[in-house]
Amino acid sequence: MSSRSAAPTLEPPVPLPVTPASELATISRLRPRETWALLKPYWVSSASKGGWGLLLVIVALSLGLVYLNVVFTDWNRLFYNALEQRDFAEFRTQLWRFCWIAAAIIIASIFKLYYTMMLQMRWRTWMTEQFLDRWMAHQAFYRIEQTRATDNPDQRIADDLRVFTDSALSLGLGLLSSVVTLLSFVGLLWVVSGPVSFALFGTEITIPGYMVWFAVAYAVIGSLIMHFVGRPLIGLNFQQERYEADFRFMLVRLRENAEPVALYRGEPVEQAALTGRFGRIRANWAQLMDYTRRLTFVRSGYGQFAIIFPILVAAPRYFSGQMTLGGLMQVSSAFGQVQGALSWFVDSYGELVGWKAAANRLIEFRHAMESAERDAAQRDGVHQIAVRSTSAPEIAAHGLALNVPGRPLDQPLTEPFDLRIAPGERWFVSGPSGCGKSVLFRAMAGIWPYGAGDITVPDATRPMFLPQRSYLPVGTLAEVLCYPDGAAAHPRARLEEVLTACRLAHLADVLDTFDNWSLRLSPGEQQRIAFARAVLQEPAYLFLDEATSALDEETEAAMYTLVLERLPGVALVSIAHRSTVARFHTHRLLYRPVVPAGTAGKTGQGGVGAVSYRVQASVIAANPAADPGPEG
Ligand SMILES: Nc1ncnc2c1ncn2[C@@H]1O[C@H](COP(=O)(O)OP(=O)(O)OP(=O)(O)O)[C@@H](O)[C@H]1O
Repeated sequence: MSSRSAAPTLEPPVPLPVTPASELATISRLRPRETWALLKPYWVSSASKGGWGLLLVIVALSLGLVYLNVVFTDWNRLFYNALEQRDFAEFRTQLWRFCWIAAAIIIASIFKLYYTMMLQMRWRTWMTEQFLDRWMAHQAFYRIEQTRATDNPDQRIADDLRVFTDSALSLGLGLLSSVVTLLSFVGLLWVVSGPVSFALFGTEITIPGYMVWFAVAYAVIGSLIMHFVGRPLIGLNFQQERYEADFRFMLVRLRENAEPVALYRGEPVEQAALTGRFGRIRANWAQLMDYTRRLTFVRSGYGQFAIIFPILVAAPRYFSGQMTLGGLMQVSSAFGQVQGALSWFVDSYGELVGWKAAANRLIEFRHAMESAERDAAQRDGVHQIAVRSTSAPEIAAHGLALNVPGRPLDQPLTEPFDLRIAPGERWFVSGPSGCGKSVLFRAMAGIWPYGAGDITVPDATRPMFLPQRSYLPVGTLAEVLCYPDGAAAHPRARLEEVLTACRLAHLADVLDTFDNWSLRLSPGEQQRIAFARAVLQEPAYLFLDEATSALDEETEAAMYTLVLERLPGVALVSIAHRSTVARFHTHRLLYRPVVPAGTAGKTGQGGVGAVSYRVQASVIAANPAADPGPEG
């Protein structure tokens, strides 16, 4: 019998972290100007015409429902009077009246909900498109990941935008009904409460409609206390969203990497990490519970005291004989309506803080995207790599010093170097691991601003980059093959022919099969899919970053031969550790470490004595003697 340990529990191994008060205060800020800047754009955009139309219909339906409720209240009086007076004719009339009032309420409620949902989706669609545009433009999605400028952009686009638009509408419509109710009852309360007079420092003071002022004061004080007690909930909701998204992301990562984790027997580590992430959810939840308890205390106290408060306020007039019991009850009921309408803030506080948290997460996300846009716009070639397109046919780099985030500007990863890659040339890039070979490719692709110098690329050419693990979207194999173009970009016969040429003939029958191909295909097959893409797209410049690392030498040679046959004029730039690849190239780019004097051995990224690299270009075929070889 195996002696397996007891089933793992979700108890965290370390004390649960608690969000510090200072951080909570920062993320709970109200930011009214920026929130307005989030709310406004849709309603002033050209797309908002339909939205305004829907909003008007919804507002009309809401007002209609308030009116129907007033009619219904009146119906109650008439119907029960008819019953009391045993007036059958009136009873029948009121029954018919009930039918149409009820039908009108049902129809108005259904359409109000239906159109509200329609408007929510319109607004959300517009905002999602705006956010997606900005996230994709200037490759902000990539920069944000590189600099870790914000957490879980996916959650902000998928969830926060939904909460933001849905709650903005439901809160706005709730506010509107409260205002309408307030307007309907404030006049009545003013009249029935009458004036109150008292002497202050010998002066007789009279307050007309004094119950209205008491209702206002009661609601204002209640709202202020509510906000004072509940404000940290904005930050806690903010964090809760973040921790939930972190947890979900980790679960998805585990799913995506199920095989390597299973092979490593990494379950305990993964489970500990998941438990830790879940622990943060629990810790934050405990804080949320605490503040919600305080808030509920205030809200319940506020609601309960509101029952007795108008009677207490009106009692002096009642006991002095200025008011009848019926009058007292009427005042109390009108006060309840007015105070209820004024209590929109108190009643909606829970939804308001959730909405504000979503708004703050979106504001933060927008800042991150703006800073990515600024990064893209401000490439001055001094502290950032500037990439320009020119009419010259070659790719050229001038004074290019590659760097990485967090490393001092005056100690870049590579010393400045020049490079010129002409059409048809084939460059073999080699050097120690971590020297910045892939970083060079990223810089040439225009997605790596860290460093200095400038790069010019020929316009109207689309260089193609094949990394070690190419991106395979979830979809049909034809879509995977044609990515980033659509599946219809190439005729079916061509796809089959190219698959066969890339030694993937066995996949020709499943071109229409939908799957997560990155989990289904072997790494070697995935690399051949990448070669098939290159053959299909016929780029003028092809960059291969260890793109054959999963292939045997014979297949690797076959892939290079295929590319050179099918794309005879292509400029090829390959990063590879295997020297067998070198023979397909005409030039070499070699990285050599330059260790600062007196610091040999004390290497560390970005620290004192960090290794820099000197990048040297040489010709392989024309001058083999000058070729220093991979070991230098
Ligand atoms: N986003 C980043 N933030 C900080 N450092 C980074 C980042 N991306 C890369 N680096 C660092 O930059 C250095 C160069 O990375 P790069 O991927 O170019 O190495 P490489 O020469 O391609 O290595 P290998 O041969 O192992 O693939 C490495 O030390 C790496 O850790």
